[in-house]
Amino acid sequence: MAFDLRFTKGQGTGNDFVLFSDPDGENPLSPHQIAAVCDRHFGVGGDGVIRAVRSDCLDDGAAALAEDPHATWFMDYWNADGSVSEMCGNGIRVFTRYLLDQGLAELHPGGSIAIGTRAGVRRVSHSADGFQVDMGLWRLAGGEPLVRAKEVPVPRPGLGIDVGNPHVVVALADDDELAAADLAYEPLIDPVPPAGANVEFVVPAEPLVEDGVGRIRMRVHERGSGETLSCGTGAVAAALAVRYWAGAGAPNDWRVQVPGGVVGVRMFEGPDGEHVALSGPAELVFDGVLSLA
Ligand SMILES: N[C@@H](CCC[C@H](N)C(=O)O)C(=O)O
Repeated sequence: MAFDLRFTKGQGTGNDFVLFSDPDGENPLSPHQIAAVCDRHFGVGGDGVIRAVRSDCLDDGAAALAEDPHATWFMDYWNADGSVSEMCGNGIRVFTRYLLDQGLAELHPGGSIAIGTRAGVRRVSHSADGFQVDMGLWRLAGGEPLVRAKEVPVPRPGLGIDVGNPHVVVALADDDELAAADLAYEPLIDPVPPAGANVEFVVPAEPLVEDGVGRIRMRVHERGSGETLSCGTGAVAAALAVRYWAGAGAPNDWRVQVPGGVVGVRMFEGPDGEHVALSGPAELVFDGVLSLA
């Protein structure tokens, strides 16, 4: 039976999402429906779908509430192919703007909001410069898998980084190599990570550091969505990888240029170890109704 899906289209540096609200968690979409919504020819089109659900209506949400009772909303994130992901760095900024715009939530005193995700609770704040997300702790995923990408001459070693979701970051020689990589094809990772990975290809700017800020360019092939114009968690992983490769003295502030714009990444000491923050724009583009089978 067909039903009407009321949605809002949003984007952050060109990473685009279809958002809808299901406060009581009664109307989840199937993976097939999500793929249909994200289809750019037959659906709305998007890199992912984000469902706004009250945390107390989901098992994953209960874990978020146990971590922080203020995390009353849960970001239920799905990739364009209908697979689930733990976290989305651009999506959570757009999700926050959506909650505020719909009057579903308000910023807490101090100007921030706690959001439940499958990777744990993330705190988002808003200022004149856009939205900032404390992405929490990060870790090296271990190993240096080899990555083969179409039109990149030889396999390159990657660095596995987990920022709540899995990433493999690969350094390329220069902008020509970055432009030539054909990311319409999924890069092959050897050994294959157990849950797959988003793959970021990075090139340092010349000079790498300007006014204390590290600068890199990046393209990404997202797990479950293909090449996208931006990936927030990917930008965080890329900045962490380049800082790791650069060694002692490398900065903690980074500017990551992606095909869809620029995001900022900052590493800082938190109460439980080093955290990393992501900043960037978040826009709502249009509202609509889609009839779904
Ligand atoms: N575009 C997102 C990441 C979305 C999830 C990713 N494709 C995955 O499967 O982990 C971002 O901005 O972080």
